[in-house]
Amino acid sequence: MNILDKIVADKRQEVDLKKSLITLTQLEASVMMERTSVSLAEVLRKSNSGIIAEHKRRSPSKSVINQNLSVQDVAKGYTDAGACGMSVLTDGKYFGGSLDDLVLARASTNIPILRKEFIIDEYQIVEAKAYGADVILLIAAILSKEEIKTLSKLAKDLGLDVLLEVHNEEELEKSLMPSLDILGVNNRNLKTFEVDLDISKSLSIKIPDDFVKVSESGISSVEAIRDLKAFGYKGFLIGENFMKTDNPGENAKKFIDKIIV
Ligand SMILES: O=C(O)c1ccccc1NCC(=O)[C@H](O)[C@H](O)COP(=O)(O)O
Repeated sequence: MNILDKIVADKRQEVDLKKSLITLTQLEASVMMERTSVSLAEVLRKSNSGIIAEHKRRSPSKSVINQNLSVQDVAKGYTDAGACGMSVLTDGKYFGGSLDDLVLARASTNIPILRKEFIIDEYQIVEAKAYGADVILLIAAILSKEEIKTLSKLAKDLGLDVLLEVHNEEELEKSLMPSLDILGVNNRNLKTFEVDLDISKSLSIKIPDDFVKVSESGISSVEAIRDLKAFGYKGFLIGENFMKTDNPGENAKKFIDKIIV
C-alpha cells in the first residue's frame, strides 16, 4: 500500500466516525452555511502574484515543518502579504491539521480559504462549507470520474469553488468537466513524493483555457513562478517554503513583492 492509499483508507474510517458523531443536519445548521463564499478563481484571474499560501505543520514527505505557530497569526500574515488565498490542511494524522484550524483561519482573514483535505465523501464538502471554506480540493488520483462529477456538483450547489488536482495526463483526461473552476497540477507525485516542476509545464497545454491553472508543490523561487506563468499558470500553491520559516507571512510578503515588481 502506498501512502496515498493509506491516507484514503484512514480517511474512510474517519468520515464514518464523524458521521456517527455529527449529523449532516447538524452541519447544515452552521451559520457559515449562510456566508457568501469568495471565489478563488476570480481572485486569481485578476491577480499578478497568484500566490495561494498554505498552512502546513507537517507532511508525510517532510515530517515536521513547523509546529510552533498559531494559525491565526499565519492567516493574518498571509493576508497582509497580499496572498490571493490561503490553503488550510485539515487532516490530523498525516499533516497535523484540523477543522479548528479552518475555523480559526476563517476568523482571521477574508481572503478565500481552500480546505486542503482528502475528500472522498459528500459529507466532507458540507463540512468544508460549515467550517468556513470557500474552495474545496478534489484529487483525481483518489476519485472516479463519477465521484468527481457528484462531489463537484454538490460543491457548486453550496457556492464553493472546486480545485481539481491532477498529476498526469490520464487523470486530467478523466476529470475535465464544467463543474470545476480551477485545474491544479501537483508537481509532487503523492505516491512517491518525487517533485518535478516540469509536470506543470508538460500538462499546461492540455488544460483548456476555461479553467484557471494552478501549479502546486515544490515551488520555492520567484524564477520558478515566472517560468510557470509563461505556461499559462495564474496560481501557485506554496506551503513548505513559507511554513519552514519563523514568520511565514513576512516571507510570503517578500516573495510576493518580488513577483509584482
Ligand atoms: O506534502 C506532502 O508530503 C504530501 C504527501 C501526500 C499527499 C499530499 C501531500 N501534500 C499536499 C500538497 O499538495 C502540498 O501541501 C501543497 O501543494 C504545497 O506543497 P509544498 O509547497 O511543496 O509544501
